[in-house]
Amino acid sequence: MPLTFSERPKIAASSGPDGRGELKIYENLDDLATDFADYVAQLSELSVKERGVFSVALSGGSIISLMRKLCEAPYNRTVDWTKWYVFWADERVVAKNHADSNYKLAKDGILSKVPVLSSHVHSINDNLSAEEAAEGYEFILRQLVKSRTVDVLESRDCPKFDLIILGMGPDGHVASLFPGHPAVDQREDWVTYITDSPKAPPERITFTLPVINSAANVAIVVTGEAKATAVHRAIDAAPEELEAAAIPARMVQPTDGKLVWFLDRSAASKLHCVPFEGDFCA
Ligand SMILES: O=C1O[C@H](COP(=O)(O)O)[C@@H](O)[C@H](O)[C@H]1O
Repeated sequence: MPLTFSERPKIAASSGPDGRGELKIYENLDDLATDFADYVAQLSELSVKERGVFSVALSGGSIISLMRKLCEAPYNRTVDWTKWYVFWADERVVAKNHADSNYKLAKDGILSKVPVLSSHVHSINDNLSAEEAAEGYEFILRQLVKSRTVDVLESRDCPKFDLIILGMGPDGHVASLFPGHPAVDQREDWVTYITDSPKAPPERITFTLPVINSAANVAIVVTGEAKATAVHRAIDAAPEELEAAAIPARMVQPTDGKLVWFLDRSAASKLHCVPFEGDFCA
């Protein structure tokens, strides 16, 4: 009998400090990837049951290889891929076949291996400037919110994705919201652009924090020791002087949705709020 999501061994599973979401910490990348595939598959099933579709926004970087188990049995057969509508929480403004393209990364790593419909995959127009690409992407999103393919918040006009999957850089950036960049403070637009990303390539589009924080579910998936300090600064009780904008991941706090952090032992190694000594807790 395969273990279910909640039964699989973790080093620790707990809720973080107030507003910091749920923490799931794994001994190794394989356990993390297996549980993460379960988590995504379960949310997909729930959304398809409730709404008939599953709207999911991906990021680039390491999360794509950590989603690899979704392309394997049983998920390649059990997930209702034809109901998936795929977006990107951020994208680099490069050609779709460029090595830096988040679309290409997801296509090569996942989308070409499962039967997602190409008409349900919404990537940016790569023939436009960053500003035009952001406007065009927001326009597409507005159409899909109008048709309720992407749900909408009851309280205000803002998309409510079934799931947004974020990675985090060692500087604490999520999507393409970098520490201290004015894009972090953007509250009007759903999608904004930057032309001076501190991490190459410089031109990017990104969901804004209001969109990220309106999702029904947000997963932040982080691995490796190089990100341990950023994980600590994003999750642990903050010293008064720590400005939230200094660590954008700390500003991911879904209003009504659920935030889950998926961490490996190294990424979690500087957390103060999880007292684990290496014993498996479940
Ligand atoms: O540039 C980006 O970086 C972040 C983090 O990437 P990772 O490889 O360190 O996980 C990623 O989440 C974002 O989508 C991407 O554009």
